[in-house]
Amino acid sequence: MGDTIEEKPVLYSYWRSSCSWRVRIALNLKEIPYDIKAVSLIKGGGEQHCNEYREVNPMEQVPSLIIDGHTLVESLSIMHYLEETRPQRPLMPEDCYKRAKVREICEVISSGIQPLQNLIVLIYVGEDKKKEWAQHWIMRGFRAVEKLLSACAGKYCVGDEITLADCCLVPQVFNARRFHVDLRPFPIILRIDRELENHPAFRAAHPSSQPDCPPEAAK
Ligand SMILES: O=C(O)/C=C\C(=O)CC(=O)CC(=O)O
Repeated sequence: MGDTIEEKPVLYSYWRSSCSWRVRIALNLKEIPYDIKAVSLIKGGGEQHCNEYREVNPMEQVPSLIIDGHTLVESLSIMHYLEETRPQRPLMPEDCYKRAKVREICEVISSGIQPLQNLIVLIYVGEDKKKEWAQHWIMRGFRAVEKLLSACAGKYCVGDEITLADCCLVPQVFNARRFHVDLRPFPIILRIDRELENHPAFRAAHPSSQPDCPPEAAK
């Protein structure tokens, strides 16, 4: 990038945040080196709410990515920026229909499932109801994802290449397990998750591989 000194990107991330995890997968797949600044979503009511971090991300959420002298927020927007500026190892298909299918799956997960089982929502719903609530919304969304995948999945979510849809799916499956969702009605989702669980880029992005993963949760 011209004569400017390229700084290593910095990802504000939390080990168990599914949205941070999506971006970690994309960075790893594209082999972009990056540093992690851990933001604890639980310590002292959440470091994401402190004044300093609010300057980085006005939604007081992770992830945020400092890259190319810019501060970017929102995982999908970040992943598309990476795709557009770092074309190596494409994470979007060339075919327009397939691109639409990738965006569809990303959107169902990132708008239709994850925000409904996000930490701030579960705190609002309350301890007694939170498990049932999260299960309900994840199952509702996964019924749609499974149906969409039945039309477009190959080895992965859309065809036989890994795309941004896979970056969104795997962390959401982890959350489904965390809330004890019965995944048996979703055989395509389960197959793709199994296909990717040992992929090096996905393994390195896994919560248990993160510097801020508590020792008791590390594998
Ligand atoms: O350790 C915790 O319990 C706190 C936060 C999370 O898991 C992250 C989320 O808010 C859920 C998500 O990423 O979808």
